[in-house]
Amino acid sequence: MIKVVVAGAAGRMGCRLVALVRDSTALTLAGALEGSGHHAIGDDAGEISGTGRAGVAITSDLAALMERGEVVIDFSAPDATLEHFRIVAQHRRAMVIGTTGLNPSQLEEVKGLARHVPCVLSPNMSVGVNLIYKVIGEMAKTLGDDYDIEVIEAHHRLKKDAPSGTALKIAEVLAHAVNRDLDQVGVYSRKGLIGERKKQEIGIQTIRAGDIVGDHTILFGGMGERIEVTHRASSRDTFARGALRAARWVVRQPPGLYDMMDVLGLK
Ligand SMILES: NC(=O)C1=CN([C@@H]2O[C@H](COP(=O)(O)OP(=O)(O)OC[C@H]3O[C@@H](n4cnc5c(N)ncnc54)[C@H](OP(=O)(O)O)[C@@H]3O)[C@@H](O)[C@H]2O)C=CC1
Ligand SMILES: O=C(O)C1=N[C@H](C(=O)O)C[C@H](O)C1
Repeated sequence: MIKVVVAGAAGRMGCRLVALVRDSTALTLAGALEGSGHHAIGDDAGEISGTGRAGVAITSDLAALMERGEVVIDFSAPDATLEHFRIVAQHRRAMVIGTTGLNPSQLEEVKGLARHVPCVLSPNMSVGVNLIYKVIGEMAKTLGDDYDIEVIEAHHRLKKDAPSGTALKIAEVLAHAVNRDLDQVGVYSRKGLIGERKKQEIGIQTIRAGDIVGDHTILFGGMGERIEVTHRASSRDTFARGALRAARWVVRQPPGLYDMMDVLGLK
């Protein structure tokens, strides 16, 4: 059994990760982490996840958990994730990062730490979204400059980062496919007398409402037709199952930075 530590264990994703690790025949829950001062510190991780007593108390001391954990699955917040990854790297364990909203210098640090230990970093661990990355590049290349590209994402009202990590990744895949620099052509929402749309623009639009788990649409708009590719997550378990799959995979890999397409064999 692979010994898993869940970081952000009392959060929306953390609770589902704890629940699914407990259901797994390949993984076992070795630890559960929250930030110091969190109201759930000392509580049982299973009770917090709604799945009954697990015998694993939520703690804020990751270094102590590293004695028994082989892989940390982290869906918390950018600063916390970096702090956790430094400890994981010191102890030569493996890491799965689902947290989004990391800034460029945090991403650089993740790359550096992954030179010492294996790490899967992915803004979306669902099979569906990773398959979409594969097909939209081809679509954009084939449709060419006559089709305007817009990415629309919708999430629940409690989400903190925008646009979603997935929308940014989708926009990067599209920009790469059509040889554009996203820093130059990305347009993040519109307002005012902005003039006609430029051909090269890649629009990235954000919606926040209610309890939407996570929707992403790629819209190719032409004259007389449009094509829309949409992924809708209806349960966080799709992300959690992907993260568990990544944990089983990453413990067998040499040091390096990987993503979900590596895990799923889609490259
Ligand atoms: N890659 C993917 O497939 C997916 C990625 N995500 C991403 O995962 C992240 C978490 O999402 P979600 O579960 O909805 O968010 P939540 O806010 O529900 O959960 C995050 C948890 O992490 C906790 N946390 C904050 N700081 C620390 C720390 N220092 N140590 C340990 N835990 C800490 C938070 O505590 P507190 O409440 O006190 O802040 C909270 O309990 C987001 O970045 C989100 O975008 C989400 C779904 C899928
Ligand atoms: O915060 C969320 O909930 C989600 N975040 C991820 C992102 O930012 O891309 C993925 C998913 O859609 C849910």
